[in-house]
Amino acid sequence: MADVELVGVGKVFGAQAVLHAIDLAISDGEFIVIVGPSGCGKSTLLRLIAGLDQPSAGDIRIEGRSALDATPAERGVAMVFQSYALYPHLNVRDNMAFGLRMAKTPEVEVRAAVEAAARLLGIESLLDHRPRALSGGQRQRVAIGRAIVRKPRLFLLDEPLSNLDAGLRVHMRHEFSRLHRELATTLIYVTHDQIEAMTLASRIVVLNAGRVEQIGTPMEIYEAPRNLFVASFMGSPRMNLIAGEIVSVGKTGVKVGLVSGDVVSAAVAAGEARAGQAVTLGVRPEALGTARAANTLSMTVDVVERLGSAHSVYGAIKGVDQPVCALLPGDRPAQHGDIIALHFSPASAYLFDSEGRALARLKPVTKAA
Ligand SMILES: Nc1ncnc2c1ncn2[C@@H]1O[C@H](COP(=O)(O)OP(=O)(O)OP(=O)(O)O)[C@@H](O)[C@H]1O
Repeated sequence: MADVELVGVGKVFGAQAVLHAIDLAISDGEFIVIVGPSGCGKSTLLRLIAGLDQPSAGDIRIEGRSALDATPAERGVAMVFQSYALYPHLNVRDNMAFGLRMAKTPEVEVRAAVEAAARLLGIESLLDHRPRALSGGQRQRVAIGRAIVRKPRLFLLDEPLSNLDAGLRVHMRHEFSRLHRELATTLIYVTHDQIEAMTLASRIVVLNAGRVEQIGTPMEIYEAPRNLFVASFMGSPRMNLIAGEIVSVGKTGVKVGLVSGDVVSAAVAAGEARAGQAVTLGVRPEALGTARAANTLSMTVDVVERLGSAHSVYGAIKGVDQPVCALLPGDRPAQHGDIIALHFSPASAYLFDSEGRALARLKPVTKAA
């Protein structure tokens, strides 16, 4: 177990600055998930923490001491890669034992550690198999087992589930939650899958173009995104965005005139907004419903996707370039060509200024209609 602190960490490859002054304090035992679009620097950040690469600026502290001069082994980190990187000619037992044997650990201890890890991961029956005889999920477990036996203080995982099919990903997500609970170790996990981030993290770090956009618990990131990037990156389907202008500012919120011609209310703090200000309204698909609420938008339905328990209904709203999405319950809530009224409460509306910064919302945020 370890706490980790990044102070002004930067990384430059040739002329390209990939990470810019990253500050991040991770407490002992946290499950940190780093999310962001492809190429934003997630893997680079993880490699710097692991000690596989050196930062161009700043410091990385593990348990209060700079780790810049320490090797990965001295840092007490174990890293699991997307590719698993198992030795094909060794069986599962020897793959898992490899690191300990390299460290000249007595063979009795190696056996005990491998067997305990195999039990924890439910792969005892596979110990004599070669990697090629295993499924993707089983290989992933072996790769994790190989890291666990070394009892790392810090566990680093780089997109560990991206090679697995959808069902196995869900199963392995649950396994990671359980492992984190049982190992009680600090875990830093990189993914571009925001469902993994929402379900696994104690805190999420949203990275964009080498900069931290926001750090917070999954619900903080979902309920109070700091800016348009975070708001539209986190949430599936994505938040709907509609341009508008503030018409009036009152004690209980503001009124916004939208490009569609509709006027809607948003529970945004009065001090934040002024009449005439250009804003972007954000409403999540799950906040749009057919039950009457204070705000209404009129949508011409284009595509309806069945999800089983609900439907994603995509359609056009006058003046809005992007299709708007509503998550609607029911057997068949609409079909192509229908014009439907979508309602949402002022409390579920977000507003962003022309720089993309979120305007503070009135507290408490009530549940969406
Ligand atoms: N060793 C390297 N030399 C030069 N450029 C590099 C090196 N490693 C990474 N980069 C560049 O740094 C940027 C960030 O890469 P990184 O792999 O950290 O992104 P990522 O967020 O993990 O992306 P993905 O989700 O696609 O894996 C990319 O533009 C990449 O081309």
